[in-house]
Amino acid sequence: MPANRKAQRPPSPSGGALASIDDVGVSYEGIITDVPTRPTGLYVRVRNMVKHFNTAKGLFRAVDGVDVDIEPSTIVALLGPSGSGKTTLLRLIAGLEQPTGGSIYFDDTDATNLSVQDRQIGFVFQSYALFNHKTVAENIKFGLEVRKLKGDHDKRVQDLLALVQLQGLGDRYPRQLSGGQRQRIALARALASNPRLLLLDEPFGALDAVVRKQLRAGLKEIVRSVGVTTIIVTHDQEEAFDLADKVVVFNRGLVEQQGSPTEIIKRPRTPFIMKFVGETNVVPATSLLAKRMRFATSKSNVMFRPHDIRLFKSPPADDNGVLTIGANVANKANLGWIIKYTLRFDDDVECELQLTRDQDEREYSLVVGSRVFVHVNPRSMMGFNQSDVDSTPLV
Ligand SMILES: Nc1ncnc2c1ncn2[C@@H]1O[C@H](COP(=O)(O)OP(=O)(O)OP(=O)(O)O)[C@@H](O)[C@H]1O
Repeated sequence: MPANRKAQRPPSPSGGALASIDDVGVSYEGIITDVPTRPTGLYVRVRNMVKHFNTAKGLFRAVDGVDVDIEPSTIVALLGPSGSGKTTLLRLIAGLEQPTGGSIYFDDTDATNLSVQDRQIGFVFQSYALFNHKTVAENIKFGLEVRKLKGDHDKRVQDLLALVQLQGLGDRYPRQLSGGQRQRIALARALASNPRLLLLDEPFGALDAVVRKQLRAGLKEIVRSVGVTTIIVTHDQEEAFDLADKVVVFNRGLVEQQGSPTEIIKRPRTPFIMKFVGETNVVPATSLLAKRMRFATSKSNVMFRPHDIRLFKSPPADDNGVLTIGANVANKANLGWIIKYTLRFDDDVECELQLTRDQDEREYSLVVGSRVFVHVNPRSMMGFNQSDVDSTPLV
């Protein structure tokens, strides 16, 4: 099918055409309050998506067979190491790349070959991409004009400025705004045409930590009130887990795991996820600790979360399933609210334990050189080989 051919909409179960933004009309009454005509977000389904690039070194498998479901009006974060394929998938969904194979559905429409314009998507990228010679109001209006939308554009601009809490700044030029304000204007422009899908590629990447946090809270509120389905690419785990209803973790062009933030954090399915998300201790499978905890694995290494360590000042009298092994406190690092201990076992293998300062003062207050006893539930341990956690892009 040619790239710019409009996909045919299948009939709805009732026989009529499926409703879209065109059918319900664009609201000029303010996108928060105008509930009856507010379109719900798109349902995006990605099936067996493949994107290979020809490079001097050979075929580069940037996306290598990916299935993702993005429920209407939810926020989905694409997370993963550099080069894992996040941005390529976002660009495929946007129509900025042609897939090597696979399909993308927007609701019940096969959108794989729709042109960028026909996808009716709002974009925000890391580089602000505002027009420096246009005022803030003119920048936002551009989002309306490019879609040739009719109606009271001035009122719409005021509504959008209110939405991103930058009322009164319509006459300024981008150079007269802070980085965070510019990103909010970029968001207002992306939302100007009432898109049903919003794509954000590292939108806060260039901003400092405090501004990022503020913008995150604002973004969450805005996309919830507008109801737009939102996909955000980020390197930042905190950002992904804080913002998203669903986190999709990429590695080497594949999805390692997708699920709610809680699922990903509490039930990591693969060694890669265990290592990539959150803190881990790594010890050899032949170490005294792994053997004493009776953790059996054919893999060469074992990992577990620092907070899965149970610490005793003396061995429990009745060890009734709570097997312990002795270790010396090798180091104590004071990190403000957190105390980080390094524990060294008798085979010189080390692991780290983090406690809150309160917890440490209440229960432990260990001194360097003292002897402690450690238990780690083998069910919270995971065996792995180095290749299982490799994130080098595949060529
Ligand atoms: N046009 C292209 N030609 C060749 N290789 C490409 C092209 N676009 C992307 N790639 C390669 O595909 C891989 C995946 O890139 P992508 O930008 O999707 O990764 P990413 O996960 O978003 O990484 P980052 O977080 O660093 O942006 C990278 O190794 C990149 O070099």
